[in-house]
Amino acid sequence: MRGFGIDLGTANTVVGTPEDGIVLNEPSLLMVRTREPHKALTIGHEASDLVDRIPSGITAIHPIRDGVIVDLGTARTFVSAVLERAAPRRRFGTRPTGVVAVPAGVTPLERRAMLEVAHEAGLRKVGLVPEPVAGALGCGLNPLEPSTHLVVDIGGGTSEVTALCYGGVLSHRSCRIAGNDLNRAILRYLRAEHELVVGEFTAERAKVGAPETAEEQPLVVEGRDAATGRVRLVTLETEEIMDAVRPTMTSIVQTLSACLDDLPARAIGDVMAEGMLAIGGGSMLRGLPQLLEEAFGLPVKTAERPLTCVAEGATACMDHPEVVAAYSA
Ligand SMILES: Nc1ncnc2c1ncn2[C@@H]1O[C@H](COP(=O)(O)OP(=O)(O)OP(=O)(O)O)[C@@H](O)[C@H]1O
Repeated sequence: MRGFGIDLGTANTVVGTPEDGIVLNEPSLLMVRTREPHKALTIGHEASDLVDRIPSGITAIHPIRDGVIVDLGTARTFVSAVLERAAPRRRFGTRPTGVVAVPAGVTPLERRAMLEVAHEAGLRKVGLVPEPVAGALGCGLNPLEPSTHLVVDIGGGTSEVTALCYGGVLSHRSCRIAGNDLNRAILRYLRAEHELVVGEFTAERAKVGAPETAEEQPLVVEGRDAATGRVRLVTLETEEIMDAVRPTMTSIVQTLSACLDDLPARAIGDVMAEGMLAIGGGSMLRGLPQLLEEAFGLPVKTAERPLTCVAEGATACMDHPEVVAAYSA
């Protein structure tokens, strides 16, 4: 095995290898014993299954916040456990290489933290590539050609839009409002309109599970009555969920659309012809492509695999080191 392409996200971590494609796609969550914070008990789906029923003495940690590392120790523990799970029978003595995707707006300090963690977790020769570049590559676009690609990425903790051309960034905007904030908006809505108290996990299930058509079963959410504390069920219409998240979605899209102000006219011509590419789990939210089209005045194409295209692109970078070199300058 040569190495890994890694997308360490606020909500999900996705890992690929050139030989096997995507080998891990799990929530970015780490469970540790409170007394031994740097020893992983479990990660990913198994850790998220424990949420809302975590026994005392065990702590849940989100090792990535808003797309970047906040604590070196826990991030190292998490990445080591991720690599172990991604390739459990790795031969010792052959340290794999890695290409890690990072937000386009990452600071030099955040880049150094990511490199340090990746090296300490057992990778040698680590390259960093901006997420929109990896996402574009993962969707079959060429980020080195002399034509502009506009990529919008709505993740769990960050939303970004980046215009790429010929190995460089023409324009970029980001905000730290994304999928997690949409969950919180649903949570507040349920409390205000239905007097129902739910956790973020339930709010996320309502967001992701909103029926697409009137023929589908309506969505039923379970929570506690705000007054009595008793368990209660509420049937939610899709329109209600859309109403709950619309103000947050609108504010994300408006912040990002300012990216067009910095684009030269010819670059706008390119993106008018090609359309903008929407990636990240948030791009699957109903109504988002229409909102983006209205705010940017451009056609929008949602990636075929919005949740994994960044890791696919980071993996592809192992065969295209010229992409990493161009965009790390
Ligand atoms: N079908 C769906 N509809 C709406 N939102 C969705 C859907 N599926 C996943 N999401 C949301 O996508 C977000 C996760 O997306 P993604 O995995 O791209 O983010 P991330 O890379 O972990 O985060 P970041 O890029 O901010 O670090 C979560 O907020 C999740 O609720």
